[in-house]
Amino acid sequence: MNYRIVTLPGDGVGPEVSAAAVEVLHEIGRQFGHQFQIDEQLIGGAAIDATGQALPEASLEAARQADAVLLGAVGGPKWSDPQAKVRPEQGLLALRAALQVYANLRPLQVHPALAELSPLKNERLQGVDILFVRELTGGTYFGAKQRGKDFATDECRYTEAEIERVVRRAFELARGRRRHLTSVDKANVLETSRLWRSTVQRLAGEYPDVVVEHQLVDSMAMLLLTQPSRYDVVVTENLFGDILTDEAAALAGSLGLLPSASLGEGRNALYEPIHGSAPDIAGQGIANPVGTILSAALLLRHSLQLDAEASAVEKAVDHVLSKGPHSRDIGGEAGTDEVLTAVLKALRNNRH
Ligand SMILES: NC(=O)C1=CN([C@@H]2O[C@H](COP(=O)(O)OP(=O)(O)OC[C@H]3O[C@@H](n4cnc5c(N)ncnc54)[C@H](O)[C@@H]3O)[C@@H](O)[C@H]2O)C=CC1
Ligand SMILES: CC(C)CC(=O)C(=O)O
Ligand SMILES: [Mg+2]
Repeated sequence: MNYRIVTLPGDGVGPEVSAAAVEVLHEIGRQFGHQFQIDEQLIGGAAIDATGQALPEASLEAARQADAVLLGAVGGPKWSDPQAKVRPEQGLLALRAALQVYANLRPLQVHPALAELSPLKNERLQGVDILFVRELTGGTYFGAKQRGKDFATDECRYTEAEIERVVRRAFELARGRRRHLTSVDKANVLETSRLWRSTVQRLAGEYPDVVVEHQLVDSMAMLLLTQPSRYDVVVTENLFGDILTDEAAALAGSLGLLPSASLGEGRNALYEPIHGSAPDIAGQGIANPVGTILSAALLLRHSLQLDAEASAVEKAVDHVLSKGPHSRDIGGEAGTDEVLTAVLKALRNNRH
């Protein structure tokens, strides 16, 4: 089959890790007889420099037409002036909103070979297997913003329909897993969280086979570190999900390991690692490409329905995490290219 993939490399390490993921897609194409036609488009700071806009119309149009979209990361000090009129992150938010990819799936497992990298004791990491479902197109990131002379506001707004669609996804996903759903909110303080909680409670009646638990976000931040293996599917709003998943990445050993799939209705989807543009290591060829390569695996599975191909990528990554080489963020010395080469080799050795 022929597939058209739009890549949005973006800024910092974004181009480095997305180039690695594209190589993996081409290797999968060779092995399984597919053609992946790559259409690289601008987003973020790179797009601002070239066009003045963080998400040029051409990039959005290409993303809409593509079979799937793979993004690197956006942002960096060059575009971070608080007075800046246009910011790279606006491009990513605009893309998520335009595609209405409201359910951001962030799976987290702890690879046994990396357990010692975690700040937690090894025994606490046994059996950790969490699927975060982060609401991605509502809440504080998209609310009205106001800046006065000596004040600023960011509105947090959710409609019941916005909550319902993402919570339903989370219930459905829990049904395919261990049938346990933790909903995270701040219902003791926030009105949006009270609407969130009552919506979850109403929907729970339709999913009697799923055990539902509610946690306040502050205690959830603690519980993720003290009892991480207790959680199966965790659903939460945009801002809480952003913060909790970076925290949870520490359990796995590095932010550079975690992939994500952002899903909307129908074909609308976007795949990206959960990390940012990592300006502190950009341009050095040392970024960990695993989070982006695993995002490409999610792309194969969710957008192209290529399950065997996705599993082949995951198996190859698993092999490299077991045997090395490891990039620096996970205690090794390998550069991005060495990790990529090892993943490609593992793919070839596991031919289907
Ligand atoms: N989806 C996106 O495009 C995101 C963009 N950002 C943007 O990225 C820029 C930098 O933000 P930070 O707070 O520094 O977060 P970050 O996620 O870029 O980096 C945090 C830490 O993790 C490390 N790290 C991240 N990815 C890595 C990888 N693949 N391999 C090895 N180490 C890795 C970095 O070196 C850094 O020490 C900001 O402009 C921010 O707005 C932040 C998060 C998400
Ligand atoms: C808009 C992004 C920079 C937010 C973020 O950190 C993320 O999506 O993980
Ligand atoms: Mg984040």
